Amino acid sequence: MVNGASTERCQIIDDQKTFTCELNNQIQRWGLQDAGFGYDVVAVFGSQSTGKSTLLNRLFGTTFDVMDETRRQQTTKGIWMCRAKGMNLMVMDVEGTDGRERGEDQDFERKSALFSLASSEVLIVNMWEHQVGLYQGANMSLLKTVFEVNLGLFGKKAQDGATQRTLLLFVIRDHVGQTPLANLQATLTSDLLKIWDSIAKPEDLAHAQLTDYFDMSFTALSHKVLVPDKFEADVADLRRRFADREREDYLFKPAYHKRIPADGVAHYMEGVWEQVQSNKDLDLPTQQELLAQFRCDEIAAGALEEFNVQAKSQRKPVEAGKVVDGLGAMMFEWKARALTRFDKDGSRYHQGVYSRKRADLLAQLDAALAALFLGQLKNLHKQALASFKRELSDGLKGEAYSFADVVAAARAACEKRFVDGAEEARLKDTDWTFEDELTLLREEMDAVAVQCRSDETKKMVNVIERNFRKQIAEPVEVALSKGEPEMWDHVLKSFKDMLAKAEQSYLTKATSFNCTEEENTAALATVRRRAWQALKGKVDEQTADPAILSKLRTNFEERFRYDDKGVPRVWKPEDDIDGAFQKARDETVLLIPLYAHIAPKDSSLEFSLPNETDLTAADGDFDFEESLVVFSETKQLDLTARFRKEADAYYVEAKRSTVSSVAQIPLWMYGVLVVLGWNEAMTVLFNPMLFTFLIMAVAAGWVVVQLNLLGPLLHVVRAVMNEIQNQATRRLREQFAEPAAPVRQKLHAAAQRLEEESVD
Ligand SMILES: Nc1nc2c(ncn2[C@@H]2O[C@H](COP(=O)(O)OP(=O)(O)OP(=O)(O)O)[C@@H](O)[C@H]2O)c(=O)[nH]1
Repeated sequence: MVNGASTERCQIIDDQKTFTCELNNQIQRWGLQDAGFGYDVVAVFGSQSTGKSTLLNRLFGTTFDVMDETRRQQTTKGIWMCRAKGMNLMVMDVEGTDGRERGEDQDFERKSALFSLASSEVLIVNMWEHQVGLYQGANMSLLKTVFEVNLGLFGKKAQDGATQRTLLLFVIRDHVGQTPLANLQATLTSDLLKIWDSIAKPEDLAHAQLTDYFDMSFTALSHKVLVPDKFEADVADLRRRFADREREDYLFKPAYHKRIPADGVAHYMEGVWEQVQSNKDLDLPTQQELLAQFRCDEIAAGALEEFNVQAKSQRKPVEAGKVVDGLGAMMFEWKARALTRFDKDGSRYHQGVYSRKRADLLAQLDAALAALFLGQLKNLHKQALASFKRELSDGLKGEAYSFADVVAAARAACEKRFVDGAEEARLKDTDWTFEDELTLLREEMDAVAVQCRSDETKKMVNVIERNFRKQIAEPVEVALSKGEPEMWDHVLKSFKDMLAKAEQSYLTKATSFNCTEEENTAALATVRRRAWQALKGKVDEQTADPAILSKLRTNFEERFRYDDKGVPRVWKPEDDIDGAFQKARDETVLLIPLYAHIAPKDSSLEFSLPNETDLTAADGDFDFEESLVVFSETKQLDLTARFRKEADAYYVEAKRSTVSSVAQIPLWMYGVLVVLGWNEAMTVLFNPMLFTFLIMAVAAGWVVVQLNLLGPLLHVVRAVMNEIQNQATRRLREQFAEPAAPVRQKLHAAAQRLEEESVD
C-alpha cells in the first residue's frame, strides 16, 4: 500500500505516531462538517494482511490500499480514514496487529486499538476462521490489555448514569462452513469472558460485566477466493446491516454514538490520540469538555467576527452623532444571528461548557451593543432637545399663541420621539434603561422653556413699550402745543389710560406663560418704567429748544397778532402796541414755568414710580423725581431771554408796519398824475399808429408772460445789450487810434535824424 495522500482518504496517524492536522479540512471536503450528530464512525481491528482493507473497500466503497497478491507485506501503516460511499460514515483502517515490521513492539497496536475504541461506534474485529480459539492469533492478549485500559475509559459513568457502549463486530473470514458460526461465536464469547474475568478491575468496578460496556455481534464471510460469489453476497448483506436503519440487526445503534458533533471530530480525535500517546488513562468526559471548550470558543469567535462586521457598519454613524433608524431591530437581528450560529454548532457539545460559553458570548454581544445603545440614546437626546427648541421657536411665531400650550405640545412630542427611539433601540432581553437620560432631557427642556419664557417676556415688554411709544406721541404733542394750565393733566390722563391698557395686555399674555408672581411683578415694573421713559422721551422731544421756542412763539403770536376774536390785527398808529405787546409777552413767559415741571393740577392724576430694586441692569439708572423736571431754573431763564429777543422782533415789525402805512402816497397825488398826464394819454389813444403799437406791445407782453418767456427774453436782451456795448467800444477805439499813427512815424524819423547828427 502506498502512503500517498489523496482527496478520498486521509492518513490521520502516520507510522511515526503523529496525528495529522489535515483531518478537519478533509472532513470538510467529505461534506460532513455540518452533519452534526448525523454521521457514524467505524474502525477495523485485526492481524496484518487478514483482508481488512479489502473488506472495508467492499463494504463501504472506500479506497484504502490493498496488498499486492504477490508480496505478502504490510501495507496499511498508521491509521487511515475515508468517507464511505453514499453514507455519512467515516471509516478507519487501522494498521494490522502482530506486525512483523514492528517486531515485538506492541505499543502502537495497543494505542491504535484504544484510539479506535474511543473514537468509533463499531469496532470490526477481523480474523480468519482458523484464528478462532488461538490466544495470540486472535489478538486475545491485546484485547485483554485494551479491555483493562478501557475499563478506566468507559468505566466512568456519564452524568446521567449511562455508560459509553461500543459494538464489537467479529467478522470471521474465509468461513468454509465446517464449523457453524454459532460454535465459533460460542468459542469467541467464552474466550472474551475469560479475558474479562482475568483483567484487573478497579475496586468500584469489580463486578462490572463485559456486556455493561460492549455489545458483541458475530458474522462470517465465505472464502473470497474459493467462493467469490458467496463472498460478495455475504459482504453485500453485511453492508446492508450498516446502511439500512430499518433492519432489526442495524449495527449503528444510537447508544454507540460518541456524541461528538462532526465539526469537532478532528479536534476530539487529536485530543484522544494525545492522551493515548502520553500514556495517560483516557478520560473521555474531560476530553469532551476540553473539546467543547475549544470548539465553543472557535464557534463563538466566528459568530462574534460576523457580528462585529455588522455592528461596525452602524458604529460610525452613531459615533458621528447620527440617529440610526431601526437600530434596535438591527441589533436584535445581529445578536439573534450570532446566538443562533453559536447555538447551531455549539449546543451539540458538552452542555455545561456550552452554557458557560454562551453566557460569555452573550455578555460580549451585549457589551458591544450597549455602547451602540448609549450612543443612540445620546444622539436621540441631542435630537430631541434640538427639535424642542425648533418647535418652540416655530410655535411662538405670530401673536395668537399660548406659551404654555406651545411648550407642553413641543415637550410631549419631543419626549415621545425620544422614548419611542430609545424603546426601539433597547433590547428587550437586557436590563438596559434610559430613565436617567430621559430625566436629564426633561430637565434640559425645562431649562430651555424657562429661558424661552424669559426671552418671550422681554420681547413682549419691548412690543408693549414700542406700541406705547407710538400711542403716547399724539396726546403729548396735542397737549403740549396748547400750553394750557391743564396740559399736564391731559398728558398724564392719557398716559395712565394707556399704561392701564399696556399692563392688562401684559397680564393677559403672561397668564399663558405660567409666569410666577415675582416674574409678573418685575415685568410690570419694567413696563411702567419703560412707559414713563417713553412719555418723558416724547416730552423732551416736544420741549427741545427749537420746539419749545416755536411753541412760545406761536403762543405769543396768537396773543399779539390776533385779536380776541382770532382776527389778524392791522396796527394803526393810534393802537396801543406797547401795551398789547407787554401783555402777550408776559403771559407767554409765564408758560415757561408751566412747561418746566410735569405737575398736574388734579393731584389724583399724579404718577410716581417706586424705587425698584429688581430692575434689570439693562434698564440702567433712573431717577423718577429728576424725570419730573423738564427745565431747570437756569434753562428757564435762558429760554425766557431767548424768547424775549424773538418777541422784540415782533414788536419792531409791528411798529414798522405802522410807519410804512404812514409813508403811503396820498390819494390826491393820483389825481395830480391824471391831470398832468391827460394830454399824453389822449395823444396815444387817438393816434392810430401809437395806439396800434400800444396794443401790440400789450399783446406781446401778454404772450411773453403766458408762455413764461420773460426769463429767456431778458437773457436775450441782456446778450444783445452786451454785444452793442462791445461793438461800440471797438469802434471808438479804432476811431481814436488812426490819427495817432502818422504822428508816431514822424516822431520816429526825427529821432533817427538826431542820432545820425550826433554820430557825425
Ligand atoms: N483468502 C482470502 N484472501 C483475502 C481475503 N480478502 C483479502 N484477501 C487477500 O489478502 C491479502 C491482504 O489483503 P489486505 O486487504 O491488504 O489485508 P490487510 O489486512 O488490509 O493488510 P494490512 O493492511 O497489511 O494489514 C490480499 O492479497 C487480498 O487479496 C479473503 O477474504 N480471503
